[in-house]
Amino acid sequence: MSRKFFVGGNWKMNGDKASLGELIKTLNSAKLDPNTVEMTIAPHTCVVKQQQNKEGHVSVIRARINGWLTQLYSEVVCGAPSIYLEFARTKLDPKIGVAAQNCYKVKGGAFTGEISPAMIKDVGVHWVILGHSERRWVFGETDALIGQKCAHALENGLGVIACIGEKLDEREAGITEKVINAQTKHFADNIKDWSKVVLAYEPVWAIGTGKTASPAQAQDVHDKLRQWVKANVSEAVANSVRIIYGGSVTGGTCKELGGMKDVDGFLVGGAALKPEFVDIINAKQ
Ligand SMILES: O=C(CO)COP(=O)(O)O
Repeated sequence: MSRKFFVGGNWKMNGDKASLGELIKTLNSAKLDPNTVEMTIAPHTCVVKQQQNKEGHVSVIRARINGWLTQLYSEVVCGAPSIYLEFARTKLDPKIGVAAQNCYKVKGGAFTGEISPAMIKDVGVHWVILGHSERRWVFGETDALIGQKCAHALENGLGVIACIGEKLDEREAGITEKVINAQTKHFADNIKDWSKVVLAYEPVWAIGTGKTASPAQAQDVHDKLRQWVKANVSEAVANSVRIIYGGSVTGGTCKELGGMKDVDGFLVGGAALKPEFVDIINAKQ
């Protein structure tokens, strides 16, 4: 089954209107393979590579139904600090999505400092990142709380980028799979509709350290995750859910990682603030 490549940029607590505005200009003007169009000729999705001659006539140079070319377009979503969500949504080209980096588990009330999915949607934003390791390990969010947030976000129509990942001592102790499965179960128990969920495997030891997981390490965990989803959710969900990798992804490492069978995209931190993010978006072309 073909899964649309998904590239998330997590800006974390970085930038200001000036620098994010510059980044947004770069993203809006980036060449995201404009010659490729996707059209639906029921019941198939057909991807067509076209070329235009000097007279403006368009001809099809390559086309394929449900095959390799369907990967040419990536879904791109930028995770902005909450104070800049509306700024990002207003300035970014509509073909690029925006995500909040967190949200709370209820619609509203006396929860100083929090934002709700209803507020996120109110400013035109449709995604939220939940369970990021910085929320878990800097701010002490538990699996249970993250699960409740996930259920509430989905019920309120947001897409969820659900983050999981082991710490270095857990990898060294050989319990990566156990840790990842337990974190995924807390999400899964709170997900009714998987079509709006992207699973992000982000090994904590690879985040912001410059130590990317090797393509083989990433593939190994992604494969095991897909098997877990198959056994505990369904085969259909296992085949369709995007499992993306995060942790020191750069323009230099993205192609090899993105070539792995079960790596369906990335969640990018540092490099998402630089023009090389465009190379990462296009890693699959
Ligand atoms: O945490 C990350 C994305 O959510 C990854 O961050 P880096 O790409 O900076 O390692």
